[in-house]
Amino acid sequence: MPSAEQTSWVILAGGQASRMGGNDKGLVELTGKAMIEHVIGTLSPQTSSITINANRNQERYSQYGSVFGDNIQDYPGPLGGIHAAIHHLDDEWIGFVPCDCPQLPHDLVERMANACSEDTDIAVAHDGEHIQPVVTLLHRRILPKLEAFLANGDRKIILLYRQCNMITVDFSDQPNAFVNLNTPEELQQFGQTL
Ligand SMILES: Nc1nc2c(ncn2[C@@H]2O[C@H](COP(=O)(O)OP(=O)(O)OP(=O)(O)O)[C@@H](O)[C@H]2O)c(=O)[nH]1
Ligand SMILES: [Mg+2]
Repeated sequence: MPSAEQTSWVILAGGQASRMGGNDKGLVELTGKAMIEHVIGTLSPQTSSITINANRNQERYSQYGSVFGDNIQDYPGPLGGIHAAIHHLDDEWIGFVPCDCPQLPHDLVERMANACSEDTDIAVAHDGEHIQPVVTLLHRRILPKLEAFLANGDRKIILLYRQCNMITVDFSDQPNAFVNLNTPEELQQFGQTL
């Protein structure tokens, strides 16, 4: 099982946010706070090791923690952030959450870590209906497979996961924890429920 000392968590904020009109999703405001602050608020009581993956507005993100960008250009998708994280961090295990999920589980880190055994490559959250491929805890040993996958021009995260020893972690008791705000309308509607 991954220990806290061997694990870092990364907030993925490196996407293009085209559905949000190109506004950096981690920095758009939800109830007067940047969206990433909601994510940090949930994650920081659970782990002392949080870094931020962002490709734009790195200076603004740096007020929330240490920031690193992708090393593959042209926005290859979340795998670009995962790839950069494995290169940037030396932890054995690295967890990921997206910057646009403002009410993640308060027991995410513990439940993801408890689910992993020595031979797990990737643990992925499951909300009872769908897997949540960017809410994941993975072992850095996937790097060669990830690099071969990207070099082949593949981008679809779940296809890589299927090549690895993947487990799913059941969060069906908290299906709303994975609410994902991709558009200004979703942001506004969700804000009204808070
Ligand atoms: N580092 C990195 N992260 C990405 C990339 N594309 C998406 N992500 C992250 O992956 C998570 C899920 O991304 P989406 O919400 O599907 O995509 P997005 O690019 O942010 O937004 P859209 O352009 O509207 O699809 C978010 O946390 C994004 O920040 C990328 O090319 N590089
Ligand atoms: Mg999204």
